[in-house]
Amino acid sequence: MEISDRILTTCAVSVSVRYGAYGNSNLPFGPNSSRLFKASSIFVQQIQVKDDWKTGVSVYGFSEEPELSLNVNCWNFSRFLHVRPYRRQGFSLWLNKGSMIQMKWAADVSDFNDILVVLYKGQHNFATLEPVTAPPGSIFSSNSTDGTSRRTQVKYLIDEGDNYYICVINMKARPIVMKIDVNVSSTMYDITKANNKCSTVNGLCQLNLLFPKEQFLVLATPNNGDINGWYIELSFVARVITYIAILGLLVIFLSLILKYILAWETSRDIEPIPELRSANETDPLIPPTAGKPGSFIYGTGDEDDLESQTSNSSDDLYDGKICVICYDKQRNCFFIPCGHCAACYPCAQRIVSEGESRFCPKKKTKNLPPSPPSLPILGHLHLAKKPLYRALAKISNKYGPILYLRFGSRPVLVVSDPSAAEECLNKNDIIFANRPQLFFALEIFSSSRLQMFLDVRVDEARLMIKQLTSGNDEYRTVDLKAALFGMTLNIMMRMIAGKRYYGEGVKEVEEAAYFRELVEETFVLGGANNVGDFLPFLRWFGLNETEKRIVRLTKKRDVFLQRLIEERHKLMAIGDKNDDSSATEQKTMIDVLLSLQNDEPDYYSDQMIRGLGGSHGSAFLGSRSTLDHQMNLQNVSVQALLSAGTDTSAGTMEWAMSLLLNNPHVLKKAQKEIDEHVGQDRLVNESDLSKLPYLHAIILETLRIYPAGPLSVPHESSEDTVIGGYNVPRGTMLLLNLWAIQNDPKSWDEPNKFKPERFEGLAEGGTRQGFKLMPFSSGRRGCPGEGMAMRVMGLALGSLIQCLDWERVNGEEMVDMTEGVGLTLPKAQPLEAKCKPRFNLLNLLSQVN
Ligand code: HEM
Repeated sequence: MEISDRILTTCAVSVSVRYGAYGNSNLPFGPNSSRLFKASSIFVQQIQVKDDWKTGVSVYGFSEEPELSLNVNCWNFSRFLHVRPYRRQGFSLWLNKGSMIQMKWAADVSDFNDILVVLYKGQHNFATLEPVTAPPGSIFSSNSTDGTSRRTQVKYLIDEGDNYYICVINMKARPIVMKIDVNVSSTMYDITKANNKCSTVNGLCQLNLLFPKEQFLVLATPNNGDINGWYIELSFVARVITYIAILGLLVIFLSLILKYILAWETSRDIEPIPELRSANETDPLIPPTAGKPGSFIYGTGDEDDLESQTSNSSDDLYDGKICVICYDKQRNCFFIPCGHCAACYPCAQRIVSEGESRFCPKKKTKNLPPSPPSLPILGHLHLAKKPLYRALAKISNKYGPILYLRFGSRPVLVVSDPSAAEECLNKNDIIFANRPQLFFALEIFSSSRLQMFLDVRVDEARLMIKQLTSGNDEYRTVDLKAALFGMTLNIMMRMIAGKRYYGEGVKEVEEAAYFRELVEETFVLGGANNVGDFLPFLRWFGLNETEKRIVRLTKKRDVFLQRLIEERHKLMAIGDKNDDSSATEQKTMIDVLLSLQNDEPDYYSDQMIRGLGGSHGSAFLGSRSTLDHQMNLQNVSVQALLSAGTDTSAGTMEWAMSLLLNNPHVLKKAQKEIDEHVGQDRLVNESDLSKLPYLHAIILETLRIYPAGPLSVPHESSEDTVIGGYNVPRGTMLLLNLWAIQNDPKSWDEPNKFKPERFEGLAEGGTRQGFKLMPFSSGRRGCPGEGMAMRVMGLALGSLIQCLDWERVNGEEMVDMTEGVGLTLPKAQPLEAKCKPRFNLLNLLSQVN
């Protein structure tokens, strides 16, 4: 092996050991040595030579390989070697090809029996030394017959540049003293063409390699006559940027491979070919005989199971050999007499000993809904691309509207079909209502409470209009998203805690700023998906950065909400003491929760009112970023109300205004409707909404195309059930793909077109069209905020349409309708628009306070 190659090999290994360095090696030299190294300047940035004895080693850099010069340096040395019995002693030299070594030795011994003088080629490690065999005479021994010392002399021409080791081996039982004279004519590399040079006269020298050319280095030692002190430390400093680039390329390469594999996986047909299907461990040990379902059917409850041996694609899910009950451990228990291997030991034991069902659970995995091929551990997580509702709709198009997936260890049923949705939300409503009932939802969302907060909604809608119409009567650009979001948050916070934090007239300025900061941070974190939700084992490696930020944010939020609760506590106490009904006159939602706390302090603790500590910590205020967080809505809390109530309504209004700006004829028609039914002498009110069917249709059409809960909120089945003829095991998460149902060309004519007219005939005020349109979902888990959301949106949109004329910011250019990331279907680009007060309403608007 070439020396240079060897160095590079060493370097490549040691780079992983020490960051920044390309490798170290202690190299044997001799005086007057000249040694060549090859180093790629793409990988090596600098070479460092450390010479503690400051012998003045020179390092030369070349862009082309230097030649061995014909000039030779002649030098010699003599040594007395004292060699103990059965030991060896010697020294190393580096010699280039063409060098000549001449040795003489003499020993004061009576005979040379058992004394060897050896020249080895290679490293100075005796065990691996390779004696120089040619030419003969490389191993030299001398016998003495006359009892006097004898002299011996040899010459050796070096035919390959390498490290050479000269040593005396004493096999005698006593020590010997031997004198060795060595004469070396060493060939040296031609350094006249060197590009740069450095020297170790100060102990350390560094030579930068010129990128990308310089690749050859020569280390030359002076002749100081010392053959022992030539150990020099070499370090190669890596060019970090190269490694980063290689790493980047590697990542791209691997992701391309992964993408290719995934694309191939999804494009594969899911139906297994029965003839080729090899037996797996879930097959019965005793196969059924022809025409007979099987002879041993008693006790298993598996009669029908044995009958249906047709494999369902969902069985693929379990080819990972995971227990069909916990979806976690390996299956390793056989059920007798059917012989199925379907469960792990703890689950099998529970079934049998605790009498859970006593039947083989293999039955559960039969006749599951179709499912695309899955990956080990990940299940179908790799298919969960953003936006999730579109990705799931695409899979449903291929595999059917009732899908069975596995997100990590969690089984998921995805329904994208009105009749299957009806089965889930109607027939199986109780089974899929596996989130605690909102006991006080009736109280909080009751129509009397909604009526009580009417003035809050009217007030905030007016304040938004005032803010947008301030200034002169020319068109000006406004941040509509911010205006709508501020208004909705103000309504929610006034209802929840009696506070407003956005727009003009904010009282507690610092508190409001803090609240807005929390909301903004929530938005930043809101878009982040958290894989840890589905692959809990990842948490063994600790929380990731997003999770840590979420935990910090959750703590801040808890402190903030706790302060609000305590404030209301105090106010209520004062009210009680003074028997002053005005202090509790307009009860906020926190007040309602606190009065429930009086009756049931253990259940309605402060912690539960705040948001149960937000231990899932996925999101906060106005953002439902992960499915788990959506499940967290079960925590009936201030946090849940804010989450569910703000960006849903604000986002829908932002989409509605975007659609109106892109469809000015619809805007005009809506304006006309309001002018006709409300007039221009007063502002639109909530009680007018029932007379404005076209405005209502606009809101419905917006909710159809852009439902704020496109996948509803996950439900979970509390029992095994059947949907669309397929078995659905207990503990399956249900995702209703409302977006897919509401945008399905099979149910909707031109589903991508904004046509409010399609709802003009819908029964007054309704928000449902069977199970084809249900933006607020349905059944006992349906959105309890529907009534409030429809009022807020009707009033705010009605006011915006009545009071202002609207135009797109860039004239002819359409408003960008790209969907952003996040499970509440946000708009990717915040909506900006141009508006001015309507001429006929100027007088009226000047009176808005
Ligand atoms: C455009 C506005 C809104 C839309 C489209 C919407 C949609 C939804 C949907 C689809 C669900 C899931 C239902 C299910 O799981 O089957 C839901 C749940 C919920 N929504 Fe809304 N929502 C809106 C506004 C609101 C508002 C304003 C509030 C409160 C003030 C609210 C409070 C809730 C709550 C608390 C839940 C959870 C219900 C439960 O777990 O039983 N929503 N919403």
